[in-house]
Amino acid sequence: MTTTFYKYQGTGNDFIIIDNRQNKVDKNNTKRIKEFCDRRFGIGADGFILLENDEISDFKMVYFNADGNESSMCGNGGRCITAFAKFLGIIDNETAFNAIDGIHHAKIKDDIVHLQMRKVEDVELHPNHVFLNTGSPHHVEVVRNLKDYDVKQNGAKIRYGEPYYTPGSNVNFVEQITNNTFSVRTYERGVEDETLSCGTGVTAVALAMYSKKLANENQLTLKTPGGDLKVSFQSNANGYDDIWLIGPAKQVFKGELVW
Ligand SMILES: N[C@@H](CCC[C@H](N)C(=O)O)C(=O)O
Repeated sequence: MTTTFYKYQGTGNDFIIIDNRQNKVDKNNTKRIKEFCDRRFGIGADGFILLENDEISDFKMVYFNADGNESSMCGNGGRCITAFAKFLGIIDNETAFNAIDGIHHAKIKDDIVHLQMRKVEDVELHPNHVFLNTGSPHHVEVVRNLKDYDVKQNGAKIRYGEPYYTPGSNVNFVEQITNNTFSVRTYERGVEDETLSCGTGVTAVALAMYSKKLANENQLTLKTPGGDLKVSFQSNANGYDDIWLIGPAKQVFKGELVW
């Protein structure tokens, strides 16, 4: 069997995306999904995404990590699938779609995708790190000299260690550049490596830096190895809402998967 796929990237976080409205893809074929995401034995991608029909919104996003397992929310993937839905003619410039963490609103303005993220109420401030869930779990740690930091080795140690263990956490290392600009490098669980950018990760970093009072505006710039993203938010008595992840999402090629 063959299936048409598209490859998208959002600030270098890359995804194989398939229009699965006919429900033809075998979602339990973890082995094959992992192979398609492999950069030597397959196409190569950080994640694998299905666009499906949904009863209450424009479409549903089903997200798999590069290890072939279905996982929690992917912010960059959410921006890419919004651009894909527009390409397919399912939406124009605004949408509401369903994902594992609930309904997301999104809009496209001048080729930039704005994705609304779920509310965040719990921000755990620890002496050396912050932990919060922005649709996916994120450990955020401020470090010096981020450019030369060993993200893979230190990220893996934290991801598998106390208190995260098996479910694990994504791990973001951050360095402040100016008042409201931060550099971020992320170790992603399920990819088990550094990726060029992580959408739920930069969202977590923005809220963590504001919670730590290292930033004082409600729109921050997050510089990742794959490009710049913006996160805007409102803080309220219970945490944060009206959170938007803003950045580019591009189609880079099209092909056929052989199952
Ligand atoms: N790349 C993503 C995050 C994808 C999910 C993550 N790897 C996990 O399993 O928690 C993003 O852009 O948010």
